[in-house]
Amino acid sequence: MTKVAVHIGQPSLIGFFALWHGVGGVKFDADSNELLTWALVKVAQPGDQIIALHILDAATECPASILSLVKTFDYTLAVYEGFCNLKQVDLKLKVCRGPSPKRILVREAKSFETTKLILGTSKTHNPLQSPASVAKFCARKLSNCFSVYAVRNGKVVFQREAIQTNFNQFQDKVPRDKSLVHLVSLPKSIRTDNGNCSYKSGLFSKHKTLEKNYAAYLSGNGSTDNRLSLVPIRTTKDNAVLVRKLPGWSLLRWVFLRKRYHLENSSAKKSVYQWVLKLPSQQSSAVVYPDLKQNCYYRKKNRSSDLDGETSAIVPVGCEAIFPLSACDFPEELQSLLEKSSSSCRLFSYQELLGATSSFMPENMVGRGGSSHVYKGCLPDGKELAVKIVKPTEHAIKEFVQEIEIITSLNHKNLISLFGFCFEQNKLLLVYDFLSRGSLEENLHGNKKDGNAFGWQERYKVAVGLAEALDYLHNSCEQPVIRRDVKSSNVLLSNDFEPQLSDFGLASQVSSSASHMTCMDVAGTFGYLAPEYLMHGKMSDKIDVYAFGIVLLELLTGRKPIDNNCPKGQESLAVWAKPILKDCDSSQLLDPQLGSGCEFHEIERMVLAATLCIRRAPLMRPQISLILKLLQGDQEVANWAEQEVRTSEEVDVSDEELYPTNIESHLNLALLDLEDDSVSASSDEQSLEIEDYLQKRWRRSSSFA
Ligand SMILES: Nc1ncnc2c1ncn2[C@@H]1O[C@H](COP(=O)(O)OP(=O)(O)OP(=O)(O)O)[C@@H](O)[C@H]1O
Repeated sequence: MTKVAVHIGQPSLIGFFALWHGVGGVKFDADSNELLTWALVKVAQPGDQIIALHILDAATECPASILSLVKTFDYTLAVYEGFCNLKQVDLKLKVCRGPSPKRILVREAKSFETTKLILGTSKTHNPLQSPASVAKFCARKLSNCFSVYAVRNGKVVFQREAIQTNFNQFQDKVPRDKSLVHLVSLPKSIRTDNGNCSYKSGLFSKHKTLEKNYAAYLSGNGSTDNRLSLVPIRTTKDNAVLVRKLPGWSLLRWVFLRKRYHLENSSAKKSVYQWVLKLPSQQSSAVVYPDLKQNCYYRKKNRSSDLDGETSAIVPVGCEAIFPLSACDFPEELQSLLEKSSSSCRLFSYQELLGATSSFMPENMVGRGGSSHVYKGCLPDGKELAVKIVKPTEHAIKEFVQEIEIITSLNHKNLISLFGFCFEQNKLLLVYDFLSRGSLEENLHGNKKDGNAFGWQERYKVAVGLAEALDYLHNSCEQPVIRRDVKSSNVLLSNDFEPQLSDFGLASQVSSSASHMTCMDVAGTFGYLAPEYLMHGKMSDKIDVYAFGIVLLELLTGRKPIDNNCPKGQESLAVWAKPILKDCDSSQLLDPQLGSGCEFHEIERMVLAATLCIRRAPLMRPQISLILKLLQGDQEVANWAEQEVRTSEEVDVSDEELYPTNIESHLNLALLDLEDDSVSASSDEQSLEIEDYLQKRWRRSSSFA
């Protein structure tokens, strides 16, 4: 399988080069996200390969930055993965270091035989270098086969179009598996002059086990320059690190396992290309689970089991080999949390959870998320549990503590409650009540799909319950919480379809005075991400409202937020549904699985709610409290909502005329938002007035008390 695109007349490779001098780590700030989104939406064509290059500042680089890089890339790739699949572009992120970013750009462009270069500069990291001046330099140094653009704030500020194409030349030279040219060469600090690797003490000093593994790796096989190549098709003289669109975990895993691969599979002579194709998918990359203790023990005796000789698939290797959590004392925060909530939340020992889950027997696994595996368990008294094993990552402990902190401070019937947790070295586990019907996603789109059991009444109950949970989080709990990752897989269903919002790993507690903030790490799930959050990292409670709107659409239509099996142009649920919502034609919208028993007024209200929630401009989206009232059948709010949808119709129509939607992606909504501040602003004001008016009415009217 090769991903090299052959599109006559179209670019096969696009180099997207943002100059970010990473200071104290690699960060994809709002500028970088904006530039990458711009390149993907405006320039990339199906089949293109995009290489996003980050230039690291060697002076400020530290081991932590290399490690945080993997995580940052994971986040970024996860956010863009859906869009890239949809648009059939292959996105790769690459990091280089060196004294002259301009020269690196030229060299990289030549080495990848890029046809288009898009340059931008992160204002945060590199305020001095203007993208236009760098682009001019590159244009001078590169032949006229290359198009060069400089982009600032979503606008092209320099443009040099290619005069002749290097397509043929490209086609001749590029190996068939060109798209898998991924280089992970060693950083300068660990190379000797002859290009071989040398271990420089202290490089990984904060990560002792990592250090040990690394040293072990170096001491073994490896006189080649590309020892750390993820796919060593090409050897470079540079000091580049490229992280491919693979599960981020695989990178570290690969880095540390490759030696063994060579030693133990050298006779197999499998190409690494083949090997990579056999890597487990992100979903199946069980890397670091403490539940595989027995396997670890077995592997100590027989190391070759780290890589399955037959399939070349990587089998789990035990947590310490991948990302060790440093041995640390029981965090004070957890201790005080336990004391505060001892009646509802208890500390489990790992042994106890091993017993409850039959040693995390594979048959007991009920689901997996991006950073966890979940097992069903049962205590001796018969209580059923869901035990979530959290992957140990660099920030795992912090996030683990934060999740416990947030979840134990909340109390609502539609929020999952934490039954307990386990914190032992390298083992982070969360213990919840077991919800027998699994997630809403499974009930709508997965193996628990059953049109008869999960009918209209049940779906409406889920919508109202979820709105109640969000209303509580935004407006009623002591410190407001932005949930950030509202999606159907995070909604669990009890036996009688009472929804419970789960997984507070990304939740953020916000001060009630801060109406919105900007965050650097855009995290969440593609298909549910509000445009302003995806594009600018603008975070407010309205991003939850947007995601809730997508869940409402899922409930109404039975469709997934992004479905690559849908006809072209209809893959994005939001983009597909918008014109139908505008026509108020619910018959086109409704899930065919929904038989009779649909209550017309409820459908109408849910359609209105979804229409308002997925509005592009955040301030045009009502507060969740208003949506809740609408779903609960408040006639006054329903009248307002109808009027609101009708009156804003024209704004939407003119927007679509201005910006054609043929890209048919969620991301183009983001761009509309970016380019259309004037429309948004005036609409925002209008919406504020209405909300203000209604708030006042509620205060006046006893029926709203
Ligand atoms: N308390 C529970 N009871 C029953 N099943 C559960 C429970 N918690 C989680 N699950 C199952 O495990 C799956 C994974 O849950 P988890 O919260 O870890 O991940 P996610 O939300 O799907 O993904 P991510 O963490 O990437 O957002 C859920 O979709 C659900 O099927």
